[in-house]
Order: sequence, then structure tokens, then C-alpha cells
Amino acid sequence: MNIKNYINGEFVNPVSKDWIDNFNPAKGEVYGQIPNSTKEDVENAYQAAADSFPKWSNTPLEDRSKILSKIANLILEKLDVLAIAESKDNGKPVNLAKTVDIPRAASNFQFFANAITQFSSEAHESVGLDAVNFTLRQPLGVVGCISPWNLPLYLFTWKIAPALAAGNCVVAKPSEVTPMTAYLLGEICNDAGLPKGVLNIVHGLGTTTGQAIVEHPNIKAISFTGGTKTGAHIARVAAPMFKKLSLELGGKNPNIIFADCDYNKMLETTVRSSFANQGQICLCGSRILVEEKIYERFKIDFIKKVKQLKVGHPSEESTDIGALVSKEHLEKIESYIEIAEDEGGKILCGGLEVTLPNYENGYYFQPTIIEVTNNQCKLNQEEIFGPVVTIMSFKTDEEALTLANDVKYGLSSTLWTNNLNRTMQFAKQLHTGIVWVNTWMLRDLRTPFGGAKESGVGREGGFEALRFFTEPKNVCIKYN
Ligand SMILES: NC(=O)C1=CN([C@@H]2O[C@H](COP(=O)(O)OP(=O)(O)OC[C@H]3O[C@@H](n4cnc5c(N)ncnc54)[C@H](O)[C@@H]3O)[C@@H](O)[C@H]2O)C=CC1
Ligand SMILES: O=C(O)/C=C/C=C(\O)C(=O)O
Repeated sequence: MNIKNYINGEFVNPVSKDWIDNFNPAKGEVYGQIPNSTKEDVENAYQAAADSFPKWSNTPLEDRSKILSKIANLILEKLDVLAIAESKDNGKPVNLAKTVDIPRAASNFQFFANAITQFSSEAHESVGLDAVNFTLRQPLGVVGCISPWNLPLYLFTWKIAPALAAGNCVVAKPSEVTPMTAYLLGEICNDAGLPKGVLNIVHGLGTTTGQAIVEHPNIKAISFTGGTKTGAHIARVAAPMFKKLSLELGGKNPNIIFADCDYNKMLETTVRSSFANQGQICLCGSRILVEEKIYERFKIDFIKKVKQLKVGHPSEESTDIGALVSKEHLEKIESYIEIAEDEGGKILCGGLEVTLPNYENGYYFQPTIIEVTNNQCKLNQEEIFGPVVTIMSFKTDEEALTLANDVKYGLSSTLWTNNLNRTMQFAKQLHTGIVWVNTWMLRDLRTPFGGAKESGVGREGGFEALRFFTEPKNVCIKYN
């Protein structure tokens, strides 16, 4: 199936008439084509957005909110179609797309439909000066949203919904690897009555289409989720133009397990935090640090549970681990198995590509646990972003904290303990934007979401996102 760009409410071919193959990773075969958009397409999208901005930014909040809410409802009405499309594009189990990805895309729209009606700005009375200051929060204009392939519609809408709610018009680019649900979102927006040009979706490669969005002199802000290397490149391009940037980048998140935790809950959640979505979530706990006292017990139980995970075709109900997103990504994961062998890591289970009967060309890989003893090894320092975790033991709280923080990333951490004092000490001292205690990926959309260190700049979620997508302007009125 060929998909098209969505510009000014219409589905259009790329100006260049050039196309890129779109793969079904579960079969390892091409199943469609997407526009290889160039600067001209981005310019057309920008013009449509700029023309729509005066009206959209002055649309009453209630009306904006109703349209976003309608989009949320239509996403839920099309849950099955969207989930199947997401799974086909990405390789994730259909069940996961049905229960997590697509419902969350709807929640993103519903959440910001509500949030914009509650958003307010500050006022400061300058006592003794007979003056009052208030802050106007105005939309930025046309903004760019660039999203990755791991949670396609979920992350695409996580950016677009607050941008639109705040009154901006958007030029958005999904990952070229997983464009399908973004394409379907265009139809949904038309059906929901979103005015033409308010949202424009341009498909294509990062280095051309994405780059053209970032370089565009009149696109005022970029909200990006993806790899740290790409984020650094975007920052280099955008900074001299003084664009606002929100960068949600990679992670190498510690999962710190103490002997006093609720063991069964921890074990079950750790399987999920390691391998959900084939380990392709920036929040996955890919470095498992276990207190020495329970290390051997944990190792045996964890291996047993992970061996029970079924690698299978994404459409099968019983599948726990679907296909990896692309051949390139499969090769990246395999390269880390070679690195493990060079670095003296001990593969406790997995480590091999899986060939599924009838889907021999699909990109499947066993869930893999590697035991390491040195936190400085590449396996513990680099983002693998697949079904591969490491485990190592620690003796003391101090050692656990040092190991957890001894990495260039700082996205999230998970702590398993029932000791309140320890919880607070770790919460304060972990260098990550998110700390989960006795849970993982419990998401409340009001909370600030984002990372420290090389995991990014800025926060998304709740009012943080609405602040990002608005320009604060202080107005000072002297009344006497
Ligand atoms: N949220 C996260 O933490 C994610 C991390 N990654 C990490 O990044 C690695 C590489 O994966 P990629 O797919 O190559 O991610 P990427 O960071 O290159 O791609 C993310 C998005 O950025 C776009 N993009 C790429 N180059 C761009 C540029 N110069 N200007 C503007 N947009 C650009 C892509 O087209 C895509 O839409 C993964 O192996 C993984 O380690 C990838 C996806 C999500
Ligand atoms: O907002 C969330 O709940 C999850 C976000 C996940 C990512 O940004 C990612 O995996 O890239």
C-alpha cells in the first residue's frame, strides 16, 4: 500500500515523485511505499500550517478541546484497524498495540483536550508600586514534531496533541520505518473536523525530510524523540536559530533490586521492564543490578521466566516477543552479542536470532540475559534498545547508587525495596528524570517526562508540554 503526505487536509504525492520501501518486519518483506519527501514538501506543509495559524490560534479553547476529544474518540473507534496497522509496520504483538499503543494515543488527545481548558498562567501584583504583572502564554506559531519507530502512534500523538491544544499549527514527521498509523491519523483528523492545514504530516527520511523541518527558518520549535546521536545533531542545527527544543533521547536505565523487595512482584515486573515491546522502549530497565544476598536466586528465577517467553508472529495471541523493527536493528542487536563475547559477558539465556516457520525472513531475536561484572563494559554503557539485558550484583547501597549513576544517560531508574529511608535516599541521588519505586512504566500524563544528562533536554507531559509549546510574555500594567 502506498501512503501519501497529509498537507492542508489533503493526501498528496511527494513533489519529487520519489518513494521509499516500507517493510513488514514480521515477514521481512516490502509491503508498501512512502513518500521520500524533500524540502519542497516541507515548505508546502509549512505554508499550509502558517496560513491556518491565525484562525486556529484564535479558536476558542472549548472548540479546540472538542475537536481533540473527537480525534481521541475516533482513534478508539478504530482501535482494531490501528493496532493491526501498527503491528504490521513495527513488528510488535497486536495485543500490545491494542492494549497499550493505540489506547495511549487516544489518551494523549483526550488528556490535552482537557488540560488546555485547565491551563493558566501567572500573575504578580507588584505591591507598593501600583502595578500588576500577568503572563500571557501564546502559541509559538508553526512547530515541528519528529518521532521514532518504537511506539509510533503513541509518541507521534504525545507531541502533536499538546502542540495543537496550545494553539500551534504543526508540521510532523513520523519515523520512515513506521509511517502507517501516522498516515491513518490524517484521515481521523479530517473526520474529526480539524481545520485544514492545522496538522500536516510529511513522510520521509530523517536526513532529508527531518533535516528540512529542523532547518526551516520559520518553524519555531522542535519536539523530538529518538536516538541521542540524532538529538545532538538536531541541537547543533537548531541552536543557532534559537529554536525551542524538547529532546527525549536514549536511556540505559538501571533496575536496582534489593533483597527486602516484594520478590514476586519485582520478578514479574522485571520481565516486563526488560522485554516489553522487544526491549525497544527508551524506559526499559536494561541494566539489572541485584543485591548480592538474592543474586543467585534471582538469576535462576529470572532465567526460568525469560525462557518461557514466546517469540512469535505478532498476530498470534500467545506471542510475547514479536519481531524487531528492521533488519538494520536486528544486526545492531546481534553486534552486541559479539561485543559480549569479546568483553567476557556470560550469556545466560538467548543470544540468537530466531527463524520462525513460515516467516523465515522476519527479524526475530531471543530474549537475552547477559551476566557482566564490570559496569564500564559497552554492554552496560551503550543503548542496545532491544531484547537484551545485563545483570550484575552489588553489595551495598553506596555501590548500587554508584553503579546506577555511572553512565552517560539519565532517563529513568527503577528501585525495588520496602525501605522508606533507602527509597528517599535513592530518589534524591539518582541522576535520572524519572524514578519508579516498586513499579515500572506507571504513567500519569500530568507528570514531567524526560531525561537528565545525555537522555535529553526539557520535559514533556502535563503542563510542562503546554509550557513548551507556548511563549510566555509578561505584561506589566501600572495603574496609578
Ligand atoms: N526514544 C528513544 O530513546 C529512541 C532511541 N532510539 C535509539 O536510536 C538508535 C537509532 O535509531 P534510529 O531509528 O536511527 O533513530 P533516529 O533518532 O535516527 O530516528 C528518530 C526520528 O528522527 C528522524 N531523524 C533522523 N535524522 C534526523 C535529522 N538529521 N533531522 C531530523 N530528524 C531526523 C528519523 O527519521 C525519525 O523520525 C536506536 O538503535 C536506539 O538506540 C531510537 C528510537 C527511539
Ligand atoms: O510517554 C511514555 O509513556 C513513554 C515514552 C517512551 C519513549 O519516549 C520511548 O520509548 O522513546
